[in-house]
Amino acid sequence: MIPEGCVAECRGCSHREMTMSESLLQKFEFVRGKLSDWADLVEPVHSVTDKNCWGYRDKTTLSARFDGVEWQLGMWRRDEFIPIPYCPIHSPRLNGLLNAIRQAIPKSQSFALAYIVVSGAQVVLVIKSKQKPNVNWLNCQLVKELESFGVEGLWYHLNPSTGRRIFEKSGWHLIWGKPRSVDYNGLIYGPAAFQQLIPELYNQSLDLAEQFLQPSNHVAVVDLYCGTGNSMLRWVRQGASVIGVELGGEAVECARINVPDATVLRGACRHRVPQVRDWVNEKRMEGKSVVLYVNPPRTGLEVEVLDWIIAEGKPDRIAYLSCSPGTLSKNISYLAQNGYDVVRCIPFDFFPQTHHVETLVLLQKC
Ligand SMILES: C[S@@+](CC[C@H](N)C(=O)[O-])C[C@H]1O[C@@H](n2cnc3c(N)ncnc32)[C@H](O)[C@@H]1O
Repeated sequence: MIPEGCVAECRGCSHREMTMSESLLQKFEFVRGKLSDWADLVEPVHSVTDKNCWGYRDKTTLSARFDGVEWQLGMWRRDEFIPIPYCPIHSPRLNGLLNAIRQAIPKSQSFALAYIVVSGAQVVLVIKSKQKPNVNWLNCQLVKELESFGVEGLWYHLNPSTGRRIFEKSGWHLIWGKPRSVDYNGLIYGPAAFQQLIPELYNQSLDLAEQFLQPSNHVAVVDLYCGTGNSMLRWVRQGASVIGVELGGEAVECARINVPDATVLRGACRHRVPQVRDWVNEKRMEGKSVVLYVNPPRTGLEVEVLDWIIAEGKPDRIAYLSCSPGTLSKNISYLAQNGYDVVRCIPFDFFPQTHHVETLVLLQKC
């Protein structure tokens, strides 16, 4: 039995017909299988209570399609569009907000809506056109409704070639409200920045990383793939010297405001290895020990980063938060063959009902 309201054809939540215990057991076994060399170190999955395992998503990206009468939001599966008028893992706010926007936008194919992206209080209408649509549809009543759903910024993002890549660097137009909002940890974010979904679990993972890395004024922390700075803020608060690297321009801009005491470099980590190397050498000269926190996308650590870690960086401790047990396994095997011991493997259920599982691995220099 699929949950009430759930669209049968949607494949987003492959665990939706399992109990929470079944789902967590499957995730645990999956991580143990991928990290088979350290299977005995894999701890039970940290999760939320049964009550909080639905309605937890406050951000989403849905495709849009005009069916000749109205706009539908949902997902494409090959050439078939699957409308998702309501999703039980979305928060009630998110479901209500999506429906309000869907009904308010012009009922015409020429509006060219390709996606709606909701990131907390920021909402983006991705328009597959070079032409900015007018905003006549955005009346006072709708603005009041958006405010009641906690929306603080509404954007057009013009992306004529949008496909798999939803956002381009240019084409951003704020059509109502303010461009930045503040997240659950008090950090500024924008419409494109990455954010974890379940604050209590994410903060638990950061607590464990912090306990292990022991940031202090004797320590220098390298924080790679640092996003808007949630982790860096912790290290700085403990007195550590911090350098972060992040690819997303908007996230870098926010991180620099959120953690003014950290050095934040913009670019791909593999391209910033030389600057990170110089910074680390300088901190070592000041007598600080070096530790590393990494939270890469599912592609894992870039080879240049791995090579820097083992050849020169040589951090005393590494906390690696990963959303892909497959790339995590490859990366930690390489580190284990080159001077690191895996100390703990802690899976987190950041995405209940789905097959996704996040894992924090703690490594110590042998
Ligand atoms: C899983 S998110 C983690 C963000 C942050 N640590 C947090 O918890 O909010 C991965 C981040 O890496 C960034 N990113 C992706 N590829 C990158 C690369 N090659 N170099 C640096 N950052 C990258 C993304 O923009 C994203 O912010």
